[in-house]
Amino acid sequence: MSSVTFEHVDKTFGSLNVLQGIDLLVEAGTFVALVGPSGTGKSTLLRMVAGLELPTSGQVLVGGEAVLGPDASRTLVFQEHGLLPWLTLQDNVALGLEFQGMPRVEARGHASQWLARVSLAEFARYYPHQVSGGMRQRTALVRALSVQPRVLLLDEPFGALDALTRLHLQQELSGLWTGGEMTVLMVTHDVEEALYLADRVIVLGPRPGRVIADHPVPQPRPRSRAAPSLLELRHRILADLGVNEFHPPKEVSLT
Ligand SMILES: Nc1ncnc2c1ncn2[C@@H]1O[C@H](COP(=O)(O)OP(=O)(O)OP(=O)(O)O)[C@@H](O)[C@H]1O
Repeated sequence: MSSVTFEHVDKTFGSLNVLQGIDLLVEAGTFVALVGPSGTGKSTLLRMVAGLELPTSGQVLVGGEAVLGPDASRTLVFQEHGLLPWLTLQDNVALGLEFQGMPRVEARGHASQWLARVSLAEFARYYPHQVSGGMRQRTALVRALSVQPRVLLLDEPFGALDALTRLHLQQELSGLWTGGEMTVLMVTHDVEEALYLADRVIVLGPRPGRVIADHPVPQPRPRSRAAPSLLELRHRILADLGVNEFHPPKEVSLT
């Protein structure tokens, strides 16, 4: 596991100023969620940690070292599962381990164990098109976790799933990630998801994206989604995002 540091990071694409003056330290072994309006550069921040984009100025450091390109120790999981359609779920998971040099038979054994942890043991020999969207995303998640990256980057990982499947996967991720062993940065539009999973929620303001709030989540795990302190924090984060849930309803005359 490694810390992730953004030092005075600016990012522009042509004339578009996407991120400005990002200074952020994500401590090693913590789970941090990034929320903010569409187009504020959240995915761009993750892509810079993954080494897929470079800052226009400033730098991104992982474990104290500047990120200059992609590396297997930093894994990105997208909304689209990204599984290879011609490989079974087991072989999709095993592939990452094989890339790390693990012999094929051993990698397939590990892959089976990981799939069993997300209740997919009996689907190990299925191809991605033969399973549901939730099952594909579960597979993508364990594929990323199985290689034990130092930093796991989650970009709206459950964004394409129905609400119920999404809740199940959040619960599974919360069970798989017990803290300490890897640093996680997750982009989400779902404030409840952020509060259920993260140690800290960072709020980005409208473009050019800047950090406008940084909320620690003071709740031990496993969490209750209905904990009053989380509900209160949810209201505060929504207020940061310009959503006032307590806006009084207009008076309606019944006469
Ligand atoms: N490679 C690129 N080339 C040009 N512009 C880009 C590139 N990548 C991102 N952008 C622009 O940067 C801005 C921020 O994009 P980004 O995907 O980081 O935002 P986001 O906060 O993740 O948005 P959303 O919540 O809608 O996914 C957008 O206006 C986008 O068009």
